[in-house]
Amino acid sequence: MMDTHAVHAEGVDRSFGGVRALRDASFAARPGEIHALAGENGAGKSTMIKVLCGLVRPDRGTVRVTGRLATAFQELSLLPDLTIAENLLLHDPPRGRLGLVVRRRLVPLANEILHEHGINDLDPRTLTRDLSVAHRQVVELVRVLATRPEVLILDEPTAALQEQQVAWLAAHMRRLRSEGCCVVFTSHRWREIEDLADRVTVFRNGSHVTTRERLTESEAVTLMSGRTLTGAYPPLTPPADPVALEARVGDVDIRLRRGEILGIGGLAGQGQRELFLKLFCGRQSVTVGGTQRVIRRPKDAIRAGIGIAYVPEDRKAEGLLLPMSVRDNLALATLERRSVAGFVRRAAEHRAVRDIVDRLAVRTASTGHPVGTLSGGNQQKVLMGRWLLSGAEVLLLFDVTRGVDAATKHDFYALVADLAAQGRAVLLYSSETEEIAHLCHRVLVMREGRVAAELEGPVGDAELIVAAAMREREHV
Ligand SMILES: Nc1ncnc2c1ncn2[C@@H]1O[C@H](COP(=O)(O)OP(=O)(O)OP(=O)(O)O)[C@@H](O)[C@H]1O
Repeated sequence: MMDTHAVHAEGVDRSFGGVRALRDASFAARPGEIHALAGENGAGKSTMIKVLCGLVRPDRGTVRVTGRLATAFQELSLLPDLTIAENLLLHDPPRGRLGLVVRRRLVPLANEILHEHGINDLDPRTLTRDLSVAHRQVVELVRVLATRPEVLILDEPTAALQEQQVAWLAAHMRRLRSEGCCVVFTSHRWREIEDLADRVTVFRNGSHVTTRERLTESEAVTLMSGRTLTGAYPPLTPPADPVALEARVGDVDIRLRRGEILGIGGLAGQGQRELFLKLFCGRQSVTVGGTQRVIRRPKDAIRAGIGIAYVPEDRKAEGLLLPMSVRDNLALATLERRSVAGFVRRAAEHRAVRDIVDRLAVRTASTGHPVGTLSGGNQQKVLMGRWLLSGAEVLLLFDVTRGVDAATKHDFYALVADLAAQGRAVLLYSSETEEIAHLCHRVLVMREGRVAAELEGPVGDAELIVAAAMREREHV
């Protein structure tokens, strides 16, 4: 029988050192469909994508792709020292009659490409390194879309995007589908999968589990992890009275009680990131547990009992030391506390690290492995794990669940509620407003560096937070 698939992989095995990333894995998608590839962190999605586009050679199995293929990976491939225009046209620059590149045509041509894809707020002469991560991702996607692919494969394309950019990408994916393109993507946000995908394939432990047209989130989580989730968010324990943290950061007053989870909401990029960084290392005066302190650098914050789990916009660029082992990365925040006369107490450290690795189900063959070899989401868990080890009284959690699979997100919610119930104070920001709506006792909605509204929590409905952020916008 003729194979009508645009991409088709069968019986694929692939190991990296001792880790079996794919085992007898299969995947197939048709022309004219949007197909989501779902699975836990480390399930083998990125590896399958790399096998499909020929970047990784399978140890065994067959792979076939029919049509012009374009792919965008989790790691951005733009060259930082080139302009947007140079990056967009790197592989197909405008040439004159003698075949030489005509530089003066680069910018107008890049402008045309950007406009054609609905991007009007980027100057093609800008150096890529000067762009925000979200804009870099947009440029990367435009570059891929502009090749007019027949097969388009996107690995977590929305992880770095802001909400309106997600809608922009979704529109392009639908347009391509209507033109007969086969679109494959991965995401850890079920709402996106539900919204976009005609079919979903679930991977687990490097193998294909099922391919379906209809799947609910809880069915998917069970298929991905073998676990049944009860109730999406944990109940909150009312906070205690003593104030854990008081600070005035720019125009924002923070008063955080022990046991309180205070959400920082609002549209993306309204000063939330700056607020968190100031509290951790920004020449900031804070009162922790009644004692006034000046925070100049992370060390001061850690000493004062403030821990931060901060997931940068580009999670690979900052935050984790990729060549260092999982163990050393986890232990970093507490190195000082666990050292005696300059010697780190290795046994205590090993025990603590093992405990975190188990609790967050970090998939690594050994804690001695470099973090750089872990799947994207597992790297993120290591970032999360650091502050758990730190035992800090005040926890600053910035977008820690981005790129993390659903089951682990639920573990994380329970963990945060648990830590608060034990009296820790938590300041929480998430690019998924849902999480702020359900997980916080109180929410400060930020707009242009100020507090636009304060809502009692749990707010329950993310739309209420978005509405509060927009209402203020109409007033100004
Ligand atoms: N270059 C590599 N070297 C060593 N191990 C690797 C390499 N690439 C992938 N792996 C391992 O293979 C497994 C599958 O990883 P993969 O990146 O395919 O997962 P994923 O499903 O895309 O996860 P995520 O959702 O976290 O991105 C992981 O255990 C990972 O550590």
